[in-house]
Amino acid sequence: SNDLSEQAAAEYLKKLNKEFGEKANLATNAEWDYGSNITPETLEKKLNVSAEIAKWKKNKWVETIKYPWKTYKDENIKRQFKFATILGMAALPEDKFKRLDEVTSKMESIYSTAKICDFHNKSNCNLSLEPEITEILRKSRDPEELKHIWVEWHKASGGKCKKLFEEYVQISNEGAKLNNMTDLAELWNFDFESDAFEKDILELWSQVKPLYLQMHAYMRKKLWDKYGENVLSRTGPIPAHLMGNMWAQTWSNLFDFTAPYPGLESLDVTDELIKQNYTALKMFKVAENFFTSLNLSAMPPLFWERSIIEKPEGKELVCHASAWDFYNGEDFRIKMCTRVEMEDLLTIHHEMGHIQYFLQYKDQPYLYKEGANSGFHEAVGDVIFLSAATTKHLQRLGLLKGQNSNDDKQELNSLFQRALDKVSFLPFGLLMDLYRWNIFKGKTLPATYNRDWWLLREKYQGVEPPVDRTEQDFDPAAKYHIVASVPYVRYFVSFIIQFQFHRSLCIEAGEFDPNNPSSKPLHECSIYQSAKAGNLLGNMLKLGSSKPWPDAMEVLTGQRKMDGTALLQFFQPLHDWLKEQNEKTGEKIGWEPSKRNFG
Ligand SMILES: C=C(C[SeH])C(=O)N1CCC[C@H]1C(=O)O
Ligand SMILES: [Zn+2]
Repeated sequence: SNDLSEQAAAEYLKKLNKEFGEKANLATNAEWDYGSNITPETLEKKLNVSAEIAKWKKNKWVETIKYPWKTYKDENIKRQFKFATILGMAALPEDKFKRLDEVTSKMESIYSTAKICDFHNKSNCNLSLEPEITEILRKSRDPEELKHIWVEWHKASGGKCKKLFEEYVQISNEGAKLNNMTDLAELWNFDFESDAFEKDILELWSQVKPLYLQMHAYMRKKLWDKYGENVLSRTGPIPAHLMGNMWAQTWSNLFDFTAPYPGLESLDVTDELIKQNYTALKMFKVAENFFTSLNLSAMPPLFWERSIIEKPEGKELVCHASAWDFYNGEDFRIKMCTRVEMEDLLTIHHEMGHIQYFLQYKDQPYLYKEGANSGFHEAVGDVIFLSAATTKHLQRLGLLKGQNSNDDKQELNSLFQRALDKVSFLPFGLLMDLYRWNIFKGKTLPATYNRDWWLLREKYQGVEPPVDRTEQDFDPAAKYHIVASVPYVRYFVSFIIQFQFHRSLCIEAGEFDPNNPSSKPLHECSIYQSAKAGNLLGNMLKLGSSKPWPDAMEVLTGQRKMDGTALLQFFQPLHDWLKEQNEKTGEKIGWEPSKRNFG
């Protein structure tokens, strides 16, 4: 119709949201069928469905932009048009769209099906990232074995994706320009609705960097004590293969020999989970119980019927954990190759946080079925786990006996364990997209893809490769989000704001009082069974992306800005202890330049 009035536009949006939801359901089903069973047939189906829908979107877009939406009065209508007029990669010509989809799918399947040979048994070359390689990195304390696993994985995954990645950058930057964006970085950061976003992010990093440097110096000393000068220098960057994680992004697997008080009952409850015959399902039920204790939603029937929570036999699938909204108000799933370990108990809470957000905003129009920004979506489950991982709650679950009730020491160990999860992650969460933004902006070119990666890893994370690198290597693509084209600064944002959310929910639950110095410290707070806290969180989640994220944050915390202060307050006792400890041992804070060749 040629009636472009605000009333007509409102009607148009109702229809558009309904149609978008139906198409999104089709696309999600095709993506699920491929992600849970990687075959040429499921790939073909996925590529065809997504090409069809891209064509449909483009035709819709031509109609949508006819409406003079910027002149309308209603903020809600204007906001929905603002989202509906961003076409994304569907703006590309059909053949380029299809090629981009092929290239990204090919990189994701190389990553998801990559196998390497075992260090001890050279004839066993069937080790996948999950569970085999992840398990070895978690448990092995043999630097030679760790080096082998690191080098082989980076060859089998990243090394095979360099050409594909160059093509991916080329086409997707073209797609961004067709959206009137300068480059893909601008399109990726669109949902943060801020023209100072990169500056704000670097400001947050400068707030928390001193704490990271103390953790880094302390961990390097512990690694040096254990492995000696031949494996790592006491004053240089830390070799990346020693951290218990393929990307050195979280260090919780090193708890046993790095905790401030190693002799106490271990807070890594993995052994207890196994002893108590926990299954993946039981871990999921424990996580669900935390959400329902807050008067939030239980997982719906289809969740339990259709989720994949253990790695199936006899087929290839994308094991990287993910949460799925099928946009029909009843079908929500997690796909995860769960291992019975504490690390996966965190990931289960993380993924279930996504599902909870889907459930809370399921009555919003399609265009608002998103997080307030993508960092909010990554924070929900982690906020819950900050409570679930307290000694108080682990004891309540019977996973901690609390034998040696030397509380102060045990509480410091607990805070240290949280820092191994959270503080260690901060520079990695930042550099993953600093690296890609530079590529999309043309500041990093293919000739120095690998060198520039390691320069950032050294500068922000203080890690170095265990062996020299060349430009035949392409180490960034050894990380899922790089090959699957998933933006990453959302996790850095999440690791900052989740402490703002946790602090506000603890106050709401009466578990923390910032004005009462004798109140329990923030890191000992658990909001378990607080319907008050749950209602406050639910009120924010229900908004979806219907309001700019500062409004959503204000609903929950009374603040309108991301702010590292809550994280620093949470870790204050540990920060003080680390400074004292590093002074005692005369640690150098920071690191000398790496002696490795970066490519
Ligand atoms: C668990 C997920 C799926 Se949204 C994930 O990718 N995360 C969660 C924390 C950081 C990041 C990673 O694994 O690198
Ligand atoms: Zn997530």
